[in-house]
Amino acid sequence: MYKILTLNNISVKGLERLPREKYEISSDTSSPDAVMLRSFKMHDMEIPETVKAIGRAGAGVNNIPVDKMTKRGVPVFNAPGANANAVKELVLAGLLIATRNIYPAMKFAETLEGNDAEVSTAVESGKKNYVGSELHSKTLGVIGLGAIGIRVANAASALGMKVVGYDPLISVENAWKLSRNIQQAMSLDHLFSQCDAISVHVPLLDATKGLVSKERIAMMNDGAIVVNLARGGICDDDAVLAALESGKLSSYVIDFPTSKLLRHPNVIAFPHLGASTGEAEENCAVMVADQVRDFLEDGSIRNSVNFPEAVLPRGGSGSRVTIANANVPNMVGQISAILAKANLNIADLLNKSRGELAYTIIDLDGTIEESALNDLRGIEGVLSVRHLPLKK
Ligand SMILES: NC(=O)c1ccc[n+]([C@@H]2O[C@H](COP(=O)([O-])OP(=O)(O)OC[C@H]3O[C@@H](n4cnc5c(N)ncnc54)[C@H](O)[C@@H]3O)[C@@H](O)[C@H]2O)c1
Ligand SMILES: O=C(O)CC[C@@H](O)C(=O)O
Repeated sequence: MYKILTLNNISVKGLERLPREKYEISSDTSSPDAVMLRSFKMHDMEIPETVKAIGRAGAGVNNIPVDKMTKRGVPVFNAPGANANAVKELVLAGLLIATRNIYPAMKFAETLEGNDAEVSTAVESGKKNYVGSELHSKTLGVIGLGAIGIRVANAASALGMKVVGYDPLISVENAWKLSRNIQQAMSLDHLFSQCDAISVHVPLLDATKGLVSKERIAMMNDGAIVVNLARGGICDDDAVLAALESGKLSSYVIDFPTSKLLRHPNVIAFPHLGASTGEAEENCAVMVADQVRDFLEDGSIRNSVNFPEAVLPRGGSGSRVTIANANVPNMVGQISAILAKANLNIADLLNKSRGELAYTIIDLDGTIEESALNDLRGIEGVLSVRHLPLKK
């Protein structure tokens, strides 16, 4: 029986991928094999030594101590792209709410009283206060052209916006998906200096903290809009507030409000709602549950943020052993020597590396004894060793 600790609500459709006869799922288990979560902040949590995998039902992993888990040889999985459409739609909503003054106009409409004729008169005289502008022909800068950024860029282009994108690390796959109408910005300054609006879609990293700065906001067109549905901290909120006061910015659309942002008339704050659709919650939970299950049962690695991709169909007539270790010379040599000493034949072997970490899946003819597993654990640089008996 595998034990799964859930730290947030995970869509039932995802949990159904973990059959009850093999999986015990609980929000208070003490010695879990894996943890599944959404935005729960794990940094201050004591993570039990029994944890072999962490599954983030979403994209961002800044709430998880990924480096600490890497040092323990524990993979962290996420669900790339699974909530991207939901975020894209909320970005478009944010831009439209901002440009068409939808929120204050609705508040005004709520105040109207009287009979139909009186309401109609008030509507026609009041609407001049909420005249907006159109997105068509305006320039949007999209920073980060990953799963969400490319969808936002393509959708904004389809609405008739001019779109400029910036992502020095764009993947070849994502570059193929970008509409040919999207212009490439050569630098962030190049992007900011052309834009009526920008939308950020980068992870929160040291390199992206404060990326939307006072200096860059000053380069934008007057009355510009900043949209941040990525993470708090990517925009310098003080600089944004000062720019709202001066009129340099007309609106700030933010999914991560702080006390100083709340109730500012030009801040359009959502309560971290980007991925909150039934569809996105289900997509994320299903994707991550499948990945965690494949890892626990077969040692397969798909969509990990700290481990290399590693999928090996089951072979051999005995045990499967998986080993995470420092990516240094002669690891496979030392592992093979221990297996040979234990008189075990290697039927199949996959060895992959990613940065400073390497991961090996070995299928054996025969069953490995605990003493040989302990010898593997004793190799300098080995971070974790798992024994996955033959599947019934
Ligand atoms: N509000 C929400 O509910 C919500 C939902 C999903 C994701 N997010 C946030 O959005 C972020 C992006 O999500 P995604 O699914 O598009 O991720 P992704 O990994 O598909 O894309 C991120 C992109 O950012 C690029 N990038 C990284 N550093 C950069 C830099 N310094 N400058 C420019 N580009 C850079 C990468 O190359 C990549 O293409 C997540 O990390 C998460 O923080 C928020
Ligand atoms: O789980 C959520 O509701 C938010 C997820 C989102 O922030 C993400 O990074 O995918």
